[in-house]
Amino acid sequence: MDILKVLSRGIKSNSKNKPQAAAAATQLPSAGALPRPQLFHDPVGTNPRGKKRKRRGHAQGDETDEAQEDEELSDVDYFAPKKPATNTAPAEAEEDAAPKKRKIKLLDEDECRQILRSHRLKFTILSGLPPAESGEPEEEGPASKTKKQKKDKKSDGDTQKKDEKGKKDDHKKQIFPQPLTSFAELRHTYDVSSQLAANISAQGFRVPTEVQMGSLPLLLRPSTALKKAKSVDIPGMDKGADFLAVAPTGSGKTITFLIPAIDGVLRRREAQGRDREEHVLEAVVVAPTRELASQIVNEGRKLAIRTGVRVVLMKKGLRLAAEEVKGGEKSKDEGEGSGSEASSSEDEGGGEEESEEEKEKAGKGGGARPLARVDILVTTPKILLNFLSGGKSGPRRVLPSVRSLILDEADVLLDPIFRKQTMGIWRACTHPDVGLTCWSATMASSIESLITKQLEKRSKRPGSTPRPLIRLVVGLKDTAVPNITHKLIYTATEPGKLLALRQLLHPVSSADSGPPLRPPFLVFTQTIERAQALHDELKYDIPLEAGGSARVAVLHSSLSDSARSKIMARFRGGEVWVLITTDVLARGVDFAGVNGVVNYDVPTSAAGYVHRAGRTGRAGREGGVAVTFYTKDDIPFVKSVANVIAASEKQAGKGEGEAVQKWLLDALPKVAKEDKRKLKVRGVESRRTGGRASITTKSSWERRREHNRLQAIEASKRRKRQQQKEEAKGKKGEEVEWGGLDD
Ligand SMILES: Nc1ncnc2c1ncn2[C@@H]1O[C@H](COP(=O)(O)OP(=O)(O)OP(=O)(O)O)[C@@H](O)[C@H]1O
Repeated sequence: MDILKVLSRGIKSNSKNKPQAAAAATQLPSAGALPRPQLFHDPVGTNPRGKKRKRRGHAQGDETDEAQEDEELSDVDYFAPKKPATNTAPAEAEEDAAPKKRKIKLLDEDECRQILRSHRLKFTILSGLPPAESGEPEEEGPASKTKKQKKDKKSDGDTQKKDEKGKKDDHKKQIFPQPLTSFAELRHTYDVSSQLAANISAQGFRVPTEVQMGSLPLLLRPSTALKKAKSVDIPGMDKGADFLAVAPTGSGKTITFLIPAIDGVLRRREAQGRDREEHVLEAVVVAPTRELASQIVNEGRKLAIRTGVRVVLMKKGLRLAAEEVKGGEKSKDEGEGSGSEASSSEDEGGGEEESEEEKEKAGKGGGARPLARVDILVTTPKILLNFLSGGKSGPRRVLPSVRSLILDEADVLLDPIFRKQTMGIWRACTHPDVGLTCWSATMASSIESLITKQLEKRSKRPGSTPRPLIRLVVGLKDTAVPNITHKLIYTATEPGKLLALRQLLHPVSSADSGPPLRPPFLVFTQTIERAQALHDELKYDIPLEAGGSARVAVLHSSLSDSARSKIMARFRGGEVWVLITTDVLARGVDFAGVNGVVNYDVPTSAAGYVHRAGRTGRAGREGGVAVTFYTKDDIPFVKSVANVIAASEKQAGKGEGEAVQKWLLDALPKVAKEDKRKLKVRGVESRRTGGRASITTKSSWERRREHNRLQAIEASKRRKRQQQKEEAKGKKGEEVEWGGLDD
């Protein structure tokens, strides 16, 4: 069934448009074609491996190659999980991978530099360089400059000299490690286990994305990755580095942190001569929402097939092999969290409900339960911190066996909403060599400074080995997906927004060159109340023949765990076409076939926009659309969103002002820092207070009239009731009197 046909009420079929529409449909994310996942490939110099390449999306020249490549790309089902590249079972694939083990010649530093630049990968050492190399004052790291130092720097007259020096220092702090140019190198050059290599290959990934290209060599074998890097000598690098990656949404960061985590477990198991059945908790992955945590577990399990590595989701009542801290003080952080709907933390910032099943299990002698067999634990912050703090009466615990702490969506995990919980977990990872890796599509410099300072503090602890902190930025920092179309739509009033959304669903005018939105898509609102109200409004918009109200669903943090999982499964399965939600689904969640994102309510920060918009156009898929509505209430805040859109378009090489006209960008007011902060925490105030009432197609005049009508009906009913009462009383009185007569 053609979803579009069913949804496009009132449009006469136009045979002329058919081929065009069909062609457009095949380019949509939901068409399921395996994408070419690299976003950037600039023609910088010559390719050292001697192959001619072209920049994706701006290809010039060899069309036939591309056509051939297109043909090779097999179709995948709508929303279906990725098929293996071949039909080889993992075991067979292992055989394939094993005999190919051969060493590849490493690239020299210049060659690395060219490839990295062409893919817009920039590595910077944020801390850990000897003072002379880092260009920083000896006693302070880059993030810990005092206010006075900053002031002194500003007031220095010779700014040009300073700039030149700055550039030189910046250059010094850059590194050019080996890029991963194909997944086969993981086995050949970086020596990952044959089974892990086979599992990666079985996922059907053909080319590494930029973030994989840059991060995997450095995280897997830092000494190999930097063998040819002559320009910087980084002390402690042989122990590995702490790592911070800022890469576009949907660029495959999940497997980028999971592969080194699984590889680390396998290596240590081999080095320590441990049995496959012996599990030691070595890595903890923290993610802000349970949807994202479960997704990471699924990805991890696919990569860990037949390796014996157990990837487990943290649940209440799970007993981890932790060490009890005698006389340890309870952390003040326990149970803190805001639960603001305006941030993606709305989910886990508050408490977690214990399911009946879990309560029952816990009741049956929780203490006697065997230790969970876990190598890699995936968790939301609060649930793990609750375990570590020992609940109300238990002892405080630490996790000394953990060697790797991974913060997915690190900027939100270290934002004040989650900060204390995340820091509590970090403190509990007491191994002196514990490594930290942080991942997100957005990273405020305040968060970077926080990470740098914390790492500096930790490196001063007795027994700990100093490690450098390396940052990788892919493309421009903090910009939205460059491979999708952004639309900013103004409607004067709130009811106008609903009409505009309906028009996107059912374009009625022939002037529409086709609907910009094809299901499936996500609709984001600011609050749970508004998500529910919008759901009530839209649920009958899909004709019965097309599935009716079952096609529209709502998901937010007030729903039970099982209800949330069911809705996720129905959306992934293609049963739900329009999923209305809050920021709970804004980060990390991967629906490969989502064609569009509607910001029914403007996101409350630029980062919020990046993450929401990034739910479409995953893994480089083209054809996704992000539509953002704004009303006059949003005008003070829409500038940051407009700026992100403009930067994304620039990054994508599109003409100026395709989604946001220059005059609009100039005219939109700048927002004071304090207002930005407030907006991030609370959202647009009128939507908190107006909430549900403002989601309706009726104008305020109509609403007032309707209100008056209802009031009049209510008053008339009241009067009638009153009259009936009085009549009844009267009757009673009469009856009494009559009773008297009866006597
Ligand atoms: N090399 C690759 N080739 C093709 N697809 C890939 C590749 N690597 C990852 N993917 C797929 O890309 C999609 C997005 O990956 P992932 O969810 O890890 O993105 P992300 O960078 O974490 O995004 P976000 O910032 O939104 O959390 C997933 O479906 C994943 O399976």
